[in-house]
Amino acid sequence: MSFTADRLLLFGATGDLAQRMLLPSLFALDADGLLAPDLKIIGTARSEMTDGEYRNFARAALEKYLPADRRGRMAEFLNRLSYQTLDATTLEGYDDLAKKVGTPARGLAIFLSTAPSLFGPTIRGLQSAGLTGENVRMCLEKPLGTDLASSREINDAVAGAFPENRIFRIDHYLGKETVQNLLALRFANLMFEPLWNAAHIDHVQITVAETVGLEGRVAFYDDAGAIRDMVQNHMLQLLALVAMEPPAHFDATAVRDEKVKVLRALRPVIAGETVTGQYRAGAIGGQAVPGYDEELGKPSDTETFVAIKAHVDNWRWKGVPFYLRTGKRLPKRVTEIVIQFACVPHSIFAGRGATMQPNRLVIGIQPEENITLSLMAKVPGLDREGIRLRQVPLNIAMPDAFSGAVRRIAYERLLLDLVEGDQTLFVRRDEVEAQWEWIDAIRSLWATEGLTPKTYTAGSWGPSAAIALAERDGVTWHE
Ligand SMILES: NC(=O)C1=CN([C@@H]2O[C@H](COP(=O)(O)OP(=O)(O)OC[C@H]3O[C@@H](n4cnc5c(N)ncnc54)[C@H](OP(=O)(O)O)[C@@H]3O)[C@@H](O)[C@H]2O)C=CC1
Ligand SMILES: O=C1O[C@H](COP(=O)(O)O)[C@@H](O)[C@H](O)[C@H]1O
Repeated sequence: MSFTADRLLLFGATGDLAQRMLLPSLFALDADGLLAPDLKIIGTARSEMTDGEYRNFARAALEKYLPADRRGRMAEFLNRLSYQTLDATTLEGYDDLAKKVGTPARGLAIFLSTAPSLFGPTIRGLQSAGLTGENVRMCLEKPLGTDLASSREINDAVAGAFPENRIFRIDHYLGKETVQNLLALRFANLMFEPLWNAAHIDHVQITVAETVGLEGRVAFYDDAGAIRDMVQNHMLQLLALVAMEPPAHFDATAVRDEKVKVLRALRPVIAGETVTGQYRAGAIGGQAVPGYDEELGKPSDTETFVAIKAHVDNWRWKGVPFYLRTGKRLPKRVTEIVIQFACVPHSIFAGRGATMQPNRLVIGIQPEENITLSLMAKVPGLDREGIRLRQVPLNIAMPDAFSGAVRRIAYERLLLDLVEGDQTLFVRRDEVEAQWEWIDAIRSLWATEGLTPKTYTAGSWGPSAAIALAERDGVTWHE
């Protein structure tokens, strides 16, 4: 299992994800000297292309999607690339693909950046060509199913050819620097862990807000909706990282064992604990944007926004709500986790006219990577009547704290770990299935209740019911 692959086989090599994320990430790793010198990358898809044409295709993608300051010399990287035309649905052609891959000196990593409906046929094709041996790893892009049953089908199909310790399921949020930093914050510092529980935390908020709309992924998104596109995977992974017990080690088994316990402890959501929405025409940053129906070209009742009040039923989190919200066409792009601490048990300043606010830790994941702890401090001055207190931020801006550090694409971390065989930041089967189980229950609740999305204006923070979901508990969403 512990080998650094010297072959990377990329299915869906001509697709949007390959162009925008995978090729730029591989190039960036190469430019930083992080890829083994003998690593060869073989792209495959149905489009007819020679090796040379694929290199030109890749060069165009790099020029389009990599920031100019990260481009550097491309020739060496492009020389690593070759291409094989293949229709993944027919067995014909896999032998030629195997010839193109050749015999790896150490091992092969395969990345399926294709629709999940192709996973089954692809795996059968790989098996027929002898490309599933012990020195082969399999990496799967999301979506891993549309519900628990379809996810199990995919997982079974993959498990028929690869053991779990050779399956790498991507959740690109786990490749984000500040998401990993959450683990460092919690487990490399003494000060937070003793307070990280129901005795000291009032509630947690997780927001993943996007300004974009459909972005061309029309059919996929309209089938999925916000809950399956964002909550089932990214948001539940963030929740699991916030809520998990300290793992004994930073390794794939220990970290994922702790995450799955949290996912299994999620209480089924009840009526009134979710709000869904769909954007209508509005404006974001002064720019008019069309409504979802207009972007889609037909009426739809797919939710583009969801807010959920979640509960983790275990000792640590008893009575602590986790408010989750995500949506498209919101006023700004922001992903953040807010830990709202409880009030101090007794204010010694109450008799002196001072008002207190509880501490709040805000972990900014994107676009700004920063960690802010709000503390109460005395306002300077010689006030005779009492003491004035005010909330002040203790702010760590990651780019300042680590100046000179390159801001990386999340896939850089994940592709490197795939090639090197580290599963810590990949999602295990039991996690994905626990995630689906919880999501399926919410979706069947919606179906039973006949819940349809409320409208919200593009550029607002979602339907007013989402504000009310928190406010009726005395909670204000952080903005
Ligand atoms: N784009 C994104 O930002 C994200 C995408 N994803 C997921 O990643 C996967 C890929 O997405 P994306 O790149 O956007 O999709 P695209 O539709 O842009 O690309 C699909 C790729 O699959 C290839 N393909 C399609 N049919 C076949 C076939 N029968 N045999 C072999 N290759 C085939 C296509 O090439 P050709 O037509 O030449 O065969 C193309 O390279 C999807 O499941 C998507 O949901 C996940 C997260 C984000
Ligand atoms: O997986 C997905 O994520 C993106 C958001 O990713 P981010 O890294 O830009 O936060 C989302 O736009 C897309 O709909 C979804 O499929």
